[in-house]
Amino acid sequence: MDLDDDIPTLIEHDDQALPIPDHPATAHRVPCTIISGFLGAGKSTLLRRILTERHGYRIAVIMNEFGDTSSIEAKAINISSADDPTAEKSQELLELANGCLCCSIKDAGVAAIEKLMQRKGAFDHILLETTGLADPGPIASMFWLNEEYAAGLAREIVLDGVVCVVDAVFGEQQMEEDHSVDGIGESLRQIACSDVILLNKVDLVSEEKLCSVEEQIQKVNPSAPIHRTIRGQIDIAHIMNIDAYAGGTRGLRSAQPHLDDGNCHDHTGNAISAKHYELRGISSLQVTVPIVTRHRLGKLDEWIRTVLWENRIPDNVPERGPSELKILRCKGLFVMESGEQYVLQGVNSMYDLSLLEGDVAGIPDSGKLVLIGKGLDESVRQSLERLLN
Ligand SMILES: Nc1nc2c(ncn2[C@@H]2O[C@H](COP(=O)(O)OP(=O)(O)OP(=O)(O)O)[C@@H](O)[C@H]2O)c(=O)[nH]1
Repeated sequence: MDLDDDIPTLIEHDDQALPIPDHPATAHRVPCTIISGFLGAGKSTLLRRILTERHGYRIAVIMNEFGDTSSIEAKAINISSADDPTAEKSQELLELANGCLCCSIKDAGVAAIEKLMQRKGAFDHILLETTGLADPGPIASMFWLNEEYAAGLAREIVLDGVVCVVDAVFGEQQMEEDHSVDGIGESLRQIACSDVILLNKVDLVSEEKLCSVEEQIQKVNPSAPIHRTIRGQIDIAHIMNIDAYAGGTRGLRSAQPHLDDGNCHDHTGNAISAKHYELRGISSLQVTVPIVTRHRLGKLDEWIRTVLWENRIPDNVPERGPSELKILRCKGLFVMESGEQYVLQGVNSMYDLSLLEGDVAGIPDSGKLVLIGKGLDESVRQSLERLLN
């Protein structure tokens, strides 16, 4: 499924009225975390840990295949039924001692998850493993604000976030190699689209190597926290209920390269208003956004729409090629004169700009915009500066 060429139909915008959040049904929906990562990075190892640990959550783990399940204490459940005799072929299900369910799905996934929920009732959380070569962007879009699913699955499931497992041994090489689609390699797409990065297999490499991989990851995605792991050992609070899409601001308030336990923080300490990183054509642009008026926010919204939907900056820059710009992920936090804060979340061409509600701890004195994608050159930064200053 490739949404790139679809005409986005997400949000109806009106220049006078800013989009107001409207997610009344989200409260009871089951959060879904997408686990991506290149071949062999350690996705299944992470999920197997979650299936065997005592954490008190009833999690449905959806894997591409079970692989070796001998270490998992589980009982197999036959989920075929008279009305759907093919279900047995497309799914296998294991019920684990800790209350989790492990489901192997061989088809596209969504219909199977729906059936799983019908048969087994609701879960506290769903973890969905993608194949090593998958681009999580379209999968995330599917679970997020896609109207196609609004009448069905989207009423029951809400996208919580995208976690990428990166191989500490081969991750750097995988990022450098380019098996590209649209000029963007899979490994870089996965990192670009992630809300949290697990740098796995850190037991196998030197501190120097770890710093080098982390630096590469940050060039592509400076806003996702990086956690170093061995065999997927991570406090699940770092990967579940991160609320990355539903107006959450984690990672935005400090949209700086962020490492939880590494020693290689790459901070200059300077108050830089715009930062630009690049790796194999994928880059990120991080811009400090001053306090905005309602009018300016409307303009910013218009700018984002043009960039995401038309793959161009609104300004007339003749030297730019028509198809150079492509945004994979965007996040933003915009602070209004009134103190209201708006959160921007976007994946591929879909985006949502919504008022931050609930308990807001303090009002920052500026906002931020992070864009990750292709073609984010100087002209994009200048265009934003013209808009914001
Ligand atoms: N030394 C070490 N080995 C690891 C670690 N994590 C995973 N492995 C091993 O790496 C191999 C690949 O791990 P998997 O969990 O199968 O990786 P995957 O991402 O699910 O792989 P695919 O499904 O092929 O994409 C297995 O042999 C794991 O035992 C780690 O932190 N350290």
